[in-house]
Amino acid sequence: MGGFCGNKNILAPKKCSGEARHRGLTQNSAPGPKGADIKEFGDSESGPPLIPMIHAIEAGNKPMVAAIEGFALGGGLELALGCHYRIAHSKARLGLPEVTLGLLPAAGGSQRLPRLIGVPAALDLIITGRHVTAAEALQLGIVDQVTDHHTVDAAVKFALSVAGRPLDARRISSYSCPPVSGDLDALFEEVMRKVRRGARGAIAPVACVQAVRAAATLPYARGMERERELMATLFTSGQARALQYSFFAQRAVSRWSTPSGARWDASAPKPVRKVAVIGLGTMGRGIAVALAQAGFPVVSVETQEKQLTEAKRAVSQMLERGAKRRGVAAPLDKMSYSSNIQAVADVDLVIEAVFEDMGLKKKIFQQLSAVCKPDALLCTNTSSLDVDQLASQTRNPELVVGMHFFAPAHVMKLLEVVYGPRSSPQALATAMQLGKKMGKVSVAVGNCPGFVGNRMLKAYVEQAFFLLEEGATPELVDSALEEFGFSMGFFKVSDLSGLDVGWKVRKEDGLALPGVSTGPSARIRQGRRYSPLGDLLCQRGRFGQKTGSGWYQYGKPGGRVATPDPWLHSFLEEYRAQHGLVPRRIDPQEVLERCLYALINEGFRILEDGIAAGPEDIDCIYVFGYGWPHYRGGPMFYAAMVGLPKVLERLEHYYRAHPDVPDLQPCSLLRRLVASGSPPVQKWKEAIKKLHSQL
Ligand SMILES: CCCCCCCCCCCCC/C=C/C(=O)SCCNC(=O)CCNC(=O)[C@H](O)C(C)(C)COP(=O)(O)OP(=O)(O)OC[C@H]1O[C@@H](n2cnc3c(N)ncnc32)[C@H](O)[C@@H]1OP(=O)(O)O
Repeated sequence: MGGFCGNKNILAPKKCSGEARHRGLTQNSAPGPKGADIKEFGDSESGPPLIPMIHAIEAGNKPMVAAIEGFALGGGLELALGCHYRIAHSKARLGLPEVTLGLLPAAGGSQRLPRLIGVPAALDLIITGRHVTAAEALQLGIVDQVTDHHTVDAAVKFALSVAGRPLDARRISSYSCPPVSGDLDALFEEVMRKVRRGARGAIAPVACVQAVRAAATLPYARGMERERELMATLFTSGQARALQYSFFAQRAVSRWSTPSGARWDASAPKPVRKVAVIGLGTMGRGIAVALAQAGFPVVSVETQEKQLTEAKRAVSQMLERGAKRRGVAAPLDKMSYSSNIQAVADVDLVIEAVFEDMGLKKKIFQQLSAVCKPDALLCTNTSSLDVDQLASQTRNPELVVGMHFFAPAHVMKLLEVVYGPRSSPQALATAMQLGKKMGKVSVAVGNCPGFVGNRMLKAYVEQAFFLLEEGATPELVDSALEEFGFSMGFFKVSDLSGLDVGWKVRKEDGLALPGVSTGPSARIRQGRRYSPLGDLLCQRGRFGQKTGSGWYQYGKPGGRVATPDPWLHSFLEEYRAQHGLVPRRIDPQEVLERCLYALINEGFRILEDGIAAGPEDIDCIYVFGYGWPHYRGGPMFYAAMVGLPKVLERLEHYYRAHPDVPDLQPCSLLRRLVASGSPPVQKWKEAIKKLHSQL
């Protein structure tokens, strides 16, 4: 939907038939961006003449019928709301997604939609930015008619049928909002409370509520002034820039490339018709559900009979719940189960999701290699183990890749697709395409311990521990991170997922050694500073929520509400005294800088090593897999916003203070980017290529 010219920020359709123009119809089935061109939002040119144009259309004396095909989003829908009638094709989608870009519908959308469909329904669409189908739009009263036929023909017919009728009652700006049941102020207060809680610092959803409130309480002209004021604040905010960057970053990561020169546009994926999942623990169940929901027949293999019986019930329930939420039939018929690995003989792709144990995984890859079709792709859901070692157990190592899902796998949007040195471009392309079909943001990453996400997280977690040693409390660290926009700080997340998870990894890495958590060498491992605090808690059986205590107290095993724990505070005091550590006052800014800049620094190392192709890849991983606030774009975008010279200066400062912490030593890529003038984040890929070629 569009069909108007002379507006810099809105993309007009390539063709608008003479007849349609003559009759005042608008049509858009042209390919390309829908609504405003997001790339142009950053331009500071004067506002587009969209608002006067919509007013002129609405004030006109000829009936204006919007013919909506494809997408009518943002400015496209606002234009349609200025028309006197709207006809949509049954396949059309409509919405005001501005909030997802850090904005609000500022061409009258926030003022007209509530007047047309009522405050509660308009709030829902504007705050969430969700798209609706033509059928829902009809039900809500956004469109007047839905057609399965040629939309313009239907609109012409419709226009002829209403010709001559008075138009006053069709000008939405002249309406009052339909009355709400109950008290309007109470409704807005309740909505605002919910929005503020959910927004975690995002400003656009709050501004959207304020704009709709203006529609409900002010005359149209004053409401438009308020809409403009609110938009002006959002338009220039860092949040809008971050969200718009993220829109393109999500699309950029699908155009993957590897240091060896493999590329998305030169590698055709193999067809995948049937998939197997090995291991039906928490991850395996989620992966099987996500595959079935994406329409793939799935054979799930679990050798332990008890686990298999439990998993069948759990998977069916997950599928039924998901189907209910989406108003579709549960794809139970897509699932089949077996306790015998021979059941995977006819699948095109296997995802192994057994316990994180290299010995066990190697055995499974040997079995898979013997049982599967020779051209079947063998994928592992490992979160940190060496994909190449697993590939070496198979006949065709080029067909092995990692597919690292995040828990719960049927909910979380992120998928790290890990290519080893021997993975073929076709195997990578196939896993990337499967991820896309499953609705995931799939990011191709190289093979190294922890891949991208967990490798960076290690540096962040280490700083959180060190801060406790130096005088902070879990509450102080968590509140600084939550204030930044994470839904939970590190210590609460750790209690939720279980302290034993990290303990097991540290033991495997040879860090958490029995008997060395006390004594003079307790705080040095493998030649660098180490904090055994997590190990000490685990040794006392404090695994977090499941045992009723961890970094916080939960009242009982399985408790969910974290309360500060006096025992933990005394334990920290004793620990510091025992190790001669003099506690100091730590402020939230130091918490943020130490945790986030250490993580960002590792991100630069990852870019330097070619493990991630660009900052967009890292940012998508953090936004979609690790709860990085979306409106902050991701860690690398955030670093660019803070300013690379400042990040460098602070890392240098902290490294001087903690020379035994190599993670704080600024990475050479960061130094070189600063020396080359700190290019904007969108130019880093190019700059890195250039810097590499100069080495
Ligand atoms: C200084 C103060 C001033 C105050 C001023 C106040 C007054 C202001 C006046 C009001 C101005 C109003 C401006 C209007 C605003 C809007 O319209 S906001 C809404 C913008 N549109 C969107 O948010 C839609 C975004 N697009 C999508 O969600 C999806 O693309 C889709 C439409 C659902 C289609 O999805 P799919 O089929 O999966 O295709 P994609 O891969 O996503 O996209 C294909 C390529 O097109 C590119 N693209 C899509 N939309 C846009 C866009 N709006 N702008 C730019 N580019 C877009 C996308 O990036 C893909 O390109 P490639 O990556 O190159 O393949």
